[in-house]
Amino acid sequence: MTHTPGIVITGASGRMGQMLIKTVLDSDKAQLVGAIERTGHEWVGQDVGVAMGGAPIGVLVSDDPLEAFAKAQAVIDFTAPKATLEFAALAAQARCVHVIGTTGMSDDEIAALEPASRHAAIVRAGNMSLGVNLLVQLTKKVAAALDEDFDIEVIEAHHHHKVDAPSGTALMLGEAAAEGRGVDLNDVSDRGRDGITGARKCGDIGFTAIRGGDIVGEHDVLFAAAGERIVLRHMATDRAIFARGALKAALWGQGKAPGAYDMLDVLGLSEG
Ligand SMILES: NC(=O)C1=CN([C@@H]2O[C@H](COP(=O)(O)OP(=O)(O)OC[C@H]3O[C@@H](n4cnc5c(N)ncnc54)[C@H](OP(=O)(O)O)[C@@H]3O)[C@@H](O)[C@H]2O)C=CC1
Ligand SMILES: O=C(O)C1=N[C@H](C(=O)O)C[C@H](O)C1
Repeated sequence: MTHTPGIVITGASGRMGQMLIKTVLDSDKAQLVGAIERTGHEWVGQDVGVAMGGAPIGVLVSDDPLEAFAKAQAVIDFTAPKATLEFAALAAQARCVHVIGTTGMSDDEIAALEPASRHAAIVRAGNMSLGVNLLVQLTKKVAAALDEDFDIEVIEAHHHHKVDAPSGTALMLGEAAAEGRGVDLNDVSDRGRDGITGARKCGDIGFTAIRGGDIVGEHDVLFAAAGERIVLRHMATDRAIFARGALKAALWGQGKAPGAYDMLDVLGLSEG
């Protein structure tokens, strides 16, 4: 008999929350066993199918994450940094795989996930799509092949609701470029240019964030030298790519030892 993992979605009413719920409901490899919203949210107590404007599916939106996690094998969490830290402690307590798509986490917040990762598998990535994770590896290779005559710039564009910048994806790409070049991103990162900035410093990795309309997510890594430019580009046109990646991570994490993993592990793209 095969076991179908039970999945809880946090931030159920959010853009990604709703996409994740649809993705899990459409899958025959997993079942939706819980949907979480914060206390006081109008969805709490409603059938999640009805709250999303469709037919009832027999899962009520709850504001009690621990109770929901205790009945599940995985939690998929695309919310906000503070909420994600709270969910990590509860998912660890329930020994659930915790898939984290939340971006905008500070270094301290990421470090604070470590105790939870001693009790449960955590898969965290600023972008869960196959295309972006391939682009990460390509970026590392191109950066390793080029010298500092090529200025590296990461340009990202997102919808006007997005609250963090640079995007999690842009930071993944910047990290990959820095790793390819053999430098620490913290030493070369150039963010938020404004005013008399002075000339660009050779070796820096620059970041630019565009916000507007309903752009799902676009990322360019530009390598610009005298006389030529290389652009590596990913364009997301449908949030389903992130939800599919997150579900894949939740399934991949079943039976994995406690620890911190990323989408390169899930997709088999890690290089040793
Ligand atoms: N890794 C990836 O592949 C991707 C990552 N993302 C990231 O996912 C996150 C969510 O994005 P998106 O769905 O567009 O955002 P939304 O604002 O649409 O949804 C966020 C959800 O999280 C809930 N939430 C926020 N704070 C808390 C809290 N403290 N306690 C409980 N629930 C909370 C919100 O509830 P409420 O409305 O009540 O505040 C809302 O339901 C962002 O960080 C985004 O960057 C997005 C796409 C892909
Ligand atoms: O907030 C979003 O929408 C997205 N966030 C992620 C990020 O910060 O990179 C991934 C994707 O680009 C959409």
